[in-house]
Amino acid sequence: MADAPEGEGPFTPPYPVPHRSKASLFKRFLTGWNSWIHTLFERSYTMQMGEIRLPRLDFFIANDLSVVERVMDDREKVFPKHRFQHELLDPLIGNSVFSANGKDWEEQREMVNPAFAHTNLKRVFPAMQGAVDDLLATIATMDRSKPIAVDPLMTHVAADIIYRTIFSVKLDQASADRIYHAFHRYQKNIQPGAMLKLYGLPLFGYRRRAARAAAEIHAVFGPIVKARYDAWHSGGGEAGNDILQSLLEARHPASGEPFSYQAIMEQVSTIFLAGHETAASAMTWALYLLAECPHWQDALLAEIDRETKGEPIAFEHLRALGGVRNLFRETLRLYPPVSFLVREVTAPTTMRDKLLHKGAMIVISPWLIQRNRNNWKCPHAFAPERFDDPEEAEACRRAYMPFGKGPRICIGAGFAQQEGMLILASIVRAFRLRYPDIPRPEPVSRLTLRPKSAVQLWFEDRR
Ligand code: HEM
Repeated sequence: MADAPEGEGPFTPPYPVPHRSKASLFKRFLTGWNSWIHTLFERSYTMQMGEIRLPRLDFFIANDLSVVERVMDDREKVFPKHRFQHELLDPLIGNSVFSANGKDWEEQREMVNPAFAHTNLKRVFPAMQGAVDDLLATIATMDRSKPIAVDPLMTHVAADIIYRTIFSVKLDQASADRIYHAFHRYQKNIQPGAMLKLYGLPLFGYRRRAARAAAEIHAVFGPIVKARYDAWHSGGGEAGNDILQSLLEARHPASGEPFSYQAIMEQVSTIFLAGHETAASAMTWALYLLAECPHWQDALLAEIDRETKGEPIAFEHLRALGGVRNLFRETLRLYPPVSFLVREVTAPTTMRDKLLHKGAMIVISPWLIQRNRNNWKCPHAFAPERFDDPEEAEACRRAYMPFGKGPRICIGAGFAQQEGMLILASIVRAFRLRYPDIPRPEPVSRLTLRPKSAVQLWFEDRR
């Protein structure tokens, strides 16, 4: 769709240069402290199945696509989500649909499903549009004589969209800032806390600090949930038309009981966090990639003008914006916000030539699989057009999993793609983006994959 400038190959955006050989346990511990993708070595990307023995845990990384499919499709439920992931997320989301397993998960999923029917894409489009219009207005009034930090803007708009969809209210700036900073503190503390736990070491207060940050996030929307919960259960509440209303009305499939206040808070926290932190990460990276590739901005602008004929971007236009969709997909391939998925072995099993004992951890990493040269052509290059290339169709089908795979695939994938496309198309139409003359952003992987420090971009008016 967009040709690179003459004499230049496709752009290769930043990623941590892998170590030549496997580092010592001590070195891995130090580098993994803040970002696990920094512990990778060259062979990590192409090996079929890796094995790391930690003092307290056998740890396997599966890259072989047939093993990946076996683990992720898991119809027999022998590879549930690992308790380590539960540890990472527990203070934030408790035992919700994201972290529960087995029958408990099935029942929760049944109760939460109607809430996701509210994310019926056409119905939520106006809420998304309202939040995006506010975003454009905010950027237009910012001091643009210097580059603008993109991450907080994307966090705000993604959080605002999910807020409007869950609660039918707009997210104010003070609450957005509180969430952004608290979530940053949460990630900073929970990652080392989890590493220490993995190595069987004392926790040095990391977990306590993470729990405090989680409590701060809950305090932002706790009062809204409490008021609606009390009103609904005392018979005085008016039925809303949002996700919270579906959760209030949900009934347990066996007992017929409604969710308790605590359980609703856990589901709301899950939907809110799963639904905005990931999307914000994706949009931040997408804008960075665009800023480095002006020819892509030109190509997308031509596509948007052709399809919308200058009208506001509508739900009906999105289907025809193939270039914008490919940009979104390629961003998620290069920078999958959820860079690893963790499963637990519940019965001894053999995979390839390895015997996995009960309790072992299996990691499936979209980051590794989507950057494996045996799956993709020029895997580290930014090439959105690959999604239209018949030679890469097999990779797109089998080696592309930013939303996971199998029964536990992301429930919000369509929602995320719609908001991502709307935001990106709206920004490309309004502004020309440029990357300043500063070092490139460095990806770090904590709970989500984020730039180490906020991405700064020039936003120049198009008109
Ligand atoms: C770019 C944005 C997003 C990405 C990359 C993403 C990624 C993922 C991934 C990888 C999983 C599966 C985790 C695993 O198998 O261990 C997942 C699950 C989930 N996601 Fe998303 N997600 C995104 C947006 C959203 C949105 C917008 C929502 C809600 C509106 C959402 C809600 C959920 C929920 C509730 C689950 C748990 C599903 C279950 O286990 O039954 N996500 N997501």
